[in-house]
Formats: sequence, structure tokens, C-alpha cells
Amino acid sequence: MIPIAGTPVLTAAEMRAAEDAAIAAGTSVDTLMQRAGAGVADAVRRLAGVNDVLILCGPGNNGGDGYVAAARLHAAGRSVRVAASGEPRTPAAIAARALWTGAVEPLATAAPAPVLVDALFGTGLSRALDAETGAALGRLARQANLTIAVDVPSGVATDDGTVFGEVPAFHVTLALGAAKPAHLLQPAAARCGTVRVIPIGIPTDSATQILARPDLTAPPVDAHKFTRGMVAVVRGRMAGAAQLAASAAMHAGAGYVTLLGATIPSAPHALVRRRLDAEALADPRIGALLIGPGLGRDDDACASLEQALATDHPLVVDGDALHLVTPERLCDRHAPLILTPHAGEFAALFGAPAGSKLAAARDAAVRAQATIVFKGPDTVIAAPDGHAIIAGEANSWLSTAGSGDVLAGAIAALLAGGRRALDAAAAGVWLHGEAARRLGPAFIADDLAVALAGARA
Ligand SMILES: NC(=O)C1=CN([C@@H]2O[C@H](COP(=O)(O)OP(=O)(O)OC[C@H]3O[C@@H](n4cnc5c(N)ncnc54)[C@H](OP(=O)(O)O)[C@@H]3O)[C@@H](O)[C@H]2O)[C@@H](O)CC1
Ligand SMILES: [K+]
Repeated sequence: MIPIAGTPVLTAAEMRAAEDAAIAAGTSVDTLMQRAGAGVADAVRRLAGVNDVLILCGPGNNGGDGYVAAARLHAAGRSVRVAASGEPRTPAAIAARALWTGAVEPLATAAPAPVLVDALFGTGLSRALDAETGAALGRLARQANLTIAVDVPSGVATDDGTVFGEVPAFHVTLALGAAKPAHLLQPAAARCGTVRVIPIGIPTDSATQILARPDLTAPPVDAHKFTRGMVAVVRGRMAGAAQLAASAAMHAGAGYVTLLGATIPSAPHALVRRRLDAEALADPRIGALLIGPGLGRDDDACASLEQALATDHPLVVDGDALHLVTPERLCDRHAPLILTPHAGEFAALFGAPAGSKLAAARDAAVRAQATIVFKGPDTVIAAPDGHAIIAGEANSWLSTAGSGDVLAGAIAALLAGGRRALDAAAAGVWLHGEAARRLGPAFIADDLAVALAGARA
């Protein structure tokens, strides 16, 4: 069982391709199922202690994993029962079923057990569970003290994170071979509980990774304020939003932050205020320009945005500015570009996403030739070259006014510090989440911006 941070994410088709490649290279599907079932049995043994275990087996290879795990737990002297929705249908599952010498109870009437293992459906689920199977799963999950899903909870769609009907919230999900989008994307992710990967000995390369703690080492000894990165934030109608973003950029490690469009000084004094004009925007030391927080959507906002787009600085576009551009207007810029839309801003810019948030973010990245931070309770970061990073469940206290301004400021600081756009975006999302975790409940965005400094430590 390994934690999932930093590990690859594979869709059902990519997982099947990895499995096919392993089979072509000489590892049988039965061997893979033995490895999967052994890993599940091992994890269940550790998690369940001496409690009785009930394993639910479905008709496909997910059920096959369940039979293998049951036989291994029995051989290890554990108290284990099996209930099934029907006979296994794949050759590997039929072979695995033959290894289980105990009774197979009908699912509908199976008695509960303190530990429930769901091996009904995995990556092959193509539609909602029938009413009887869904009801039995719900009933047995409610009556268990510990619920463990094999690969994915039965009833979640592996690739897009949607759920078919009622799916119980599991305590633990044992991802076989690699994490899948459903382990990270909502609403499915909320049904998975703690996700651990059971390695099954096949290479699982992917262009999609799970967000990991970034490298946030201190500046080198010879650093000065401009080598650490200069961020310029464009102020709009709501000065507070730009000021929050600027504060976030300072606390995320930028060496020099300037607020363009503001001339009246107020705290913090480290924030440099300048007029928004051609001279200020032409400053070659600007490592990242941020526009959008509190910008407004009036003519002045449009004019400021045009000025920002006309520069060749690395650019972060957030908030209101995302309502004032089109992907076509953005895609021919040459400097690094990061867009940070929430669902509403994403829909305004790219249209309502059809299908998976991961696929939608990837398509948007290509259309705008930008790194997209499609933020929300789950955040997908996608680059135009196809690489993507998924951040799992966010701290729900981040749903506070100004939280997005802080994220944009943090990302701008990391971009100005010289990271690639995808890395800057990922590091910003990580820092933002870590700052929230450190603050505890009901913080305000001003505190969140300050807490970025501690989160870097
Ligand atoms: N990839 C790997 O490397 C490895 C994968 N392994 C394991 O294999 C799992 C994938 O196995 P799988 O493809 O057999 O699919 P699985 O989810 O068991 O069930 C699909 C079956 O159910 C059916 N069906 C679908 N929806 C239904 C519904 N609502 N209600 C009723 N029936 C429904 C569907 O048939 P259909 O009716 O759609 O034709 C099909 O018969 C994977 O999650 C992992 O656990 C490991 O063993 C080894 C290494
Ligand atoms: K399952």
C-alpha cells in the first residue's frame, strides 16, 4: 500500500493498455489478478485486525480480485465470507472463483460483517448498478464498521469522477496498479476515503500525475530581490482583491511585488505602488504579471487587460479578466501564460465542460495555449503539451472570499521565480492548500496570504 501523492493517474483505457502490454511481455492476466488479490488480502489483513470480513464479488475481473483475496485471507486463518451478484464471466475471474472453496452467498440476502470489501465492479463498470445490487451494497456498507473498495467503489465512473446513483462513502479504496481519475475528481473522490495504491508489477507511465509537495528550497546565498522574482499585479475596481493577490505573492516568496494602478500608499509598506502605464508595464524585471483579481468588467478593465496582453511578460490571468478574453485572443502569445478559472469562469471562457474535468482542462490548455488551473473542490492543472496534475480534495474552508486571489498571487510568485508554468501552477496550488491546512477552520483570505510563508518552510 503506497500513498498516492506524486504517483501517476491512469484512465480505464490506459490501465487496460498497461495490462495488455504486461500480458504481451509474458505476464498472464491470472498472474496480475493473483498480485492484485494478494495485495488486497494483505491490506485487508492489516486494516481489519481480527474482525470478520465479507467480500462482495462481481462478474468481472474486479470480482476475480475479490475471490483471490478471499482465498488468501482464508489460507491465512482469517474469518472471511463471500457474497456474489452472480457467476463470474471472464476466464480469469472463473479461475479465481475456483480457488475459493467456501460458500458463495447470494448478495441480496447476505448477512453483514464488521469489515466489508467491495469487489463488485471496477474499471469495467459501464452503467448504474441494478436496483437490487445497489441496495445490497448500501445495506451491507451501512452495517459495516470498515468499508474497503477494491480499485474503485462500485458505482463510480473511473474516468470522469461521476457517480451512478447512490454510492456509499468508503473508508479506504485500494487502487490496483495506479490511481484513476475517480480517486481525485468529485463527486467520486468523496466516496473513496483514503486511497492507497497496491502495486501489481506493471509499468504505469502517464502524462497525468497527482500533486506532490514541490521543491521549495530557500533562495541561494547570492539571491537578491529581483533574482527571487518580481511580480506586478494590475489593480482594478476592487483594490482589495489585487492587494490580497499582491500580499500572497510576497508571502509566497517573490522578492519584489508592485501594485500597478495604485499610487496611495498603505500597509504593507513592502508593496511598491506605481501607476499603470506603458513605462511601468515595460519594466524588463517583471517576472510575472498578474491581472484579474477585482479587475471589474468595464471599459477600464478591458483597456488594462489589452495593455497586459500586449506585453511579453509571463502572465497569470484570473477572475474578471477571464470573462473579457477568448482562447483565440490568448493562444498566440509567446510568453508563459497561466489561467486560473473556477467552474463559472471556465464555462464563460471555454464553454461548459462536457465530460471529465481532466479532459476539459486538457482541451482548454490546447485551445488557449496556456496552462490551465481549473480550480474547485478538486483542481486540475493542465499544460498545452498534454501533461496534467490533479490535486485531490481541497480543504473546504478554502471556500472563502479572496481565496482565489491568494492562489493567483502565489502562482504569480512561483512563476516569477523562474519555474515552468505547469510547475509554478502546481507549486502554487500545493502552497495554497498547505497554508489552509496550517490555519485550521474559518480563516480569512488575509490570513491565508500570510500563511503561505509558513507553508513554504
Ligand atoms: N487492469 C489491470 O491491470 C488489472 C485489473 N484487474 C481488475 O480488473 C478490473 C476490471 O475488470 P473488468 O474489465 O472485467 O471489469 P469489472 O469492473 O470487473 O466488471 C465489468 C463486468 O461487469 C459488467 N458490467 C458493467 N457495468 C455493470 C453494471 N452496472 N451492472 C452489471 N454488470 C455490469 C460488464 O459487462 P457488460 O455487461 O458491460 O458487458 C463486465 O462483465 C479492475 O478494476 C481490477 O479490479 C486485476 O484483476 C488485474 C490487473
Ligand atoms: K469495487
